[in-house]
Amino acid sequence: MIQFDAVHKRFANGTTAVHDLTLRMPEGGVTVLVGSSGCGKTTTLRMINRMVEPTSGTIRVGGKDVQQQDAAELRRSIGYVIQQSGLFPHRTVLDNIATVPLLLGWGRRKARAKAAELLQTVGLPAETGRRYPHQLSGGQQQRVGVARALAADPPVLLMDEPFGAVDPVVRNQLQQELLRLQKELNKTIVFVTHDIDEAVRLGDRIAIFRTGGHLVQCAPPAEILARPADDFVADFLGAERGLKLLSLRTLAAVPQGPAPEGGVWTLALDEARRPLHWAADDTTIPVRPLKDGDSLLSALNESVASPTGLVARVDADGVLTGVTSRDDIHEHANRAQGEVLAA
Ligand SMILES: Nc1ncnc2c1ncn2[C@@H]1O[C@H](COP(=O)(O)OP(=O)(O)OP(=O)(O)O)[C@@H](O)[C@H]1O
Repeated sequence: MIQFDAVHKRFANGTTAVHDLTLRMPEGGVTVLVGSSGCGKTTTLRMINRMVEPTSGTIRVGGKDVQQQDAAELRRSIGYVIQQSGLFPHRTVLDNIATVPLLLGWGRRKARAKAAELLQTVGLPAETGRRYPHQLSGGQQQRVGVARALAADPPVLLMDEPFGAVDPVVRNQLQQELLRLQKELNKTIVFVTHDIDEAVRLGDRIAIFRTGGHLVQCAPPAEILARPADDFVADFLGAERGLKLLSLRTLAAVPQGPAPEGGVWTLALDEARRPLHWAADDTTIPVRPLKDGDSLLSALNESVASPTGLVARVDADGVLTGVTSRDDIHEHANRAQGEVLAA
């Protein structure tokens, strides 16, 4: 657990970056800090590893006051990933990843072996270890940044807009990878972003800040989306707040029935009963079959795109299990909304 108690940060030029912040960041969870530019997210993050010192208040990591610890030692025990990866340009990828283990006195062989293992963990081929950072794409560099932060197996990971500089497709992949890694590693992660969709996707809790370093609301994504604390939060979440809430719910509990037969549109299947397309006379329309783990938002989208309003459902092998109607999806979406509001 990371615990902020009445933390205040005023820089020498008089700017108050963080104002009376009291916040708990649960162990093994991802806490995302969001808010408009200059609202104090990075300052908050950097006070955890003492790259910035608070003016007053206390910050504890795992129950220990960070002010009472040696700053260099503290930093080596906390992983840190930034937007431009921050890799050393004249060191190979493997040596970049091995930086902290070497500082901790692991010895070159052990540090490199760990680095090679981490390359695989973050989804990079072994040969990239011999390259230099400029010989990698932006997305690959960010993966190396994550591997480097994980090298000494720190319980806490600070991530400051780590995926801010890559294109949306790569960003999406990196987010999925982080979620996969987090399931295995269970780190306490503090993640800064401008992007509310990224926050909703990655966060167990989202902390929303307003200019002047004021924390406005901190809660799980579903609660923030269903019950924004005030107009500022509602505006920040944007006009698609309701749809974002649907992105957090899966299709699993929505009923399905048999595919229609004999109507204008039929669902064409291959010999293994995998959906091919919707077909009517000489017209076909693409179908995007969904699995139980897909979101209600994807289901709603697919039902609108489908000529029948029906969503084709498949199992893990892509074989048809049934279809779900737009009405059933709507009803389930309303129920989900009601549950969050009643909680
Ligand atoms: N070293 C510094 N000296 C003086 N003012 C600073 C310093 N670092 C940050 N600030 C100011 O403190 C406020 C908060 O900055 P911070 O970088 O924490 O915000 P942020 O929410 O992370 O912004 P962004 O999203 O743009 O990165 C801003 O007004 C910024 O200009």
